Amino acid sequence: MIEAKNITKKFRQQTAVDNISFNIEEGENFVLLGTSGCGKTTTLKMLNRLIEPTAGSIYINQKNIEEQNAETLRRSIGYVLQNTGLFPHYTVAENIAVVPNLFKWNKEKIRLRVEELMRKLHLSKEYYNAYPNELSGGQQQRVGLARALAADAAILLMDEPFGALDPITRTKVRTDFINLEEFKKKTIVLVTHDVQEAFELADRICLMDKGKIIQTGTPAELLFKPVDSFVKTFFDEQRLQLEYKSVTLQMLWQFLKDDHSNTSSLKEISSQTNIWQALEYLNTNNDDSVSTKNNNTVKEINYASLMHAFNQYKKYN
Ligand SMILES: Nc1ncnc2c1ncn2[C@@H]1O[C@H](COP(=O)(O)OP(=O)(O)OP(=O)(O)O)[C@@H](O)[C@H]1O
Repeated sequence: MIEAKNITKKFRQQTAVDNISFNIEEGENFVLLGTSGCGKTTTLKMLNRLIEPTAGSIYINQKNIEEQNAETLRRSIGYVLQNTGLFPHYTVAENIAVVPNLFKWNKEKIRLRVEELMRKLHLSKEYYNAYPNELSGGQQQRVGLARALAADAAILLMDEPFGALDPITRTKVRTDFINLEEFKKKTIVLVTHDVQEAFELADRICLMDKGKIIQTGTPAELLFKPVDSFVKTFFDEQRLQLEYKSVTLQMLWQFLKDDHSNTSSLKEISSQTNIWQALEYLNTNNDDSVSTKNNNTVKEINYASLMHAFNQYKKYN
């Protein structure tokens, strides 16, 4: 759906993005990760022509974006800015309605869409006519997300969308966002320097350093098959937690013991659950065991079987 071919961006003598290429599939969550200044935002902004590449081409649905009108292109792609970028003199409803207004939707359709998104993003109706400075940082971020989703674009670009928030609010807004049906169906390119966030949101992570892509892959590939010591070291500090977040029960299947005891009385969790979530589930529900199903086979999961399977998985990856 999105293809970047050998794109480079130079600002005077400085090369911010250095001959990178990637492909993003429809419906994929693609996360640009890396330390400050490595070229993530510049890469993102080239996808909607807020920045023009010095060399290389970008194709969306096989069309070279250089040949499209930049305004039209931008309207067809949702964009969440760093620090929300809300218009201070527009109300919440007016901010959310910016793109539908440009598309000249009728007033009733816009009102219904704004109300729907405010409901989905847990923004109370009383803020409909409020101005951004009357809202908390978390609420402003929610308005920024609603604005980017308003016209239901198939592609959403997100630049540190939860960046300016305290850790608790950040987790809350992010969790609400992940649970939206829109999150599941859109093609999303998201910039972050937060490793945990990348692992929660990404189907694939593109790890950058000094304008170059060092490795692109699933979270598990980056952790278990790093291409070099930079990738390995990048995740070392939080390695165990990240490993738990990147490995699902399904990935452990062959290492989970076959259990022929009666699993029918156990609560069932999805085989797409990752180890981190499964441990949290066992902890918070005070259950010793749960069951999980994959292709008509059922296995019992408890702390010991989970750890055993995880250690086996690591041995073979
Ligand atoms: N408009 C500009 N003019 C000159 N240099 C720029 C401009 N925009 C970005 N740069 C430089 O390009 C490099 C990459 O910047 P970019 O914002 O893409 O990095 P980033 O990885 O998104 O960093 P951060 O996480 O801090 O936003 C940096 O060295 C930055 O100073």
